[in-house]
Amino acid sequence: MSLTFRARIPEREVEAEFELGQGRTLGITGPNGAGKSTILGVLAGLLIPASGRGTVGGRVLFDLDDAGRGTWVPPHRRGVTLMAQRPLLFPHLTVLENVAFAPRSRGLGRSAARDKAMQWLEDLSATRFADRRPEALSGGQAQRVALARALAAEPEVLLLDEPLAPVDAGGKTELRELLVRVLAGRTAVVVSHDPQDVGELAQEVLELGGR
Ligand SMILES: Nc1ncnc2c1ncn2[C@@H]1O[C@H](COP(=O)(O)OP(=O)(O)OP(=O)(O)O)[C@@H](O)[C@H]1O
Repeated sequence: MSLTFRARIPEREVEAEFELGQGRTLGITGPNGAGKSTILGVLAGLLIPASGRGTVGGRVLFDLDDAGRGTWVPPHRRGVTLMAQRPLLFPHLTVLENVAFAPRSRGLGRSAARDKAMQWLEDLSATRFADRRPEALSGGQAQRVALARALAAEPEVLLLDEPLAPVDAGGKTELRELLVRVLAGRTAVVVSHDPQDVGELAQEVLELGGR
């Protein structure tokens, strides 16, 4: 799905605009505090902008005039999934249950949701962690599981906030290759302060200035 975005968040001194074609990845880069995570928050519906408009495949996510009046669709009805900077896995659930959570909340039965979760874990070479709790995963392993969970939600747009940050140098190459494969043909926005990551993962770049 194609994506359009224009928003003003004055309390954070953030203002941005972009368009992204179907199946393409936008990389957002810029220094600390430039507003990268804020833009993802607005797209995911975690943050209400003062004004602006966002659409996915022509469907409105938010459309707010200068007085802040208009349409604002809540996060769970956007078809947009955010993989946050920290994996934020549910600590009391196993890896498999974490990944099965999204299909379950979309109404799939317990065993169908587990099958779907297992398929995503397989796709990301993470089946061996299925029965573990998140606390028993390394940073890179947790990131892989968080990615499986985001994909299991079958989003129309995938948002990734610094996906390579919690991984050490050795794991970075592997996770980067995995991300390149996952992002191929998918409409996605990836935030990173690392130009190399943006260059390898994204076809389009939005560079935010610092203040
Ligand atoms: N929860 C919050 N409440 C209020 N202001 C915030 C909050 N989070 C961020 N900000 C402010 O909003 C502005 C944009 O921050 P944001 O986190 O979007 O930047 P970023 O480019 O993602 O930075 P980083 O690379 O450090 O993650 C900054 O001035 C920041 O101080």
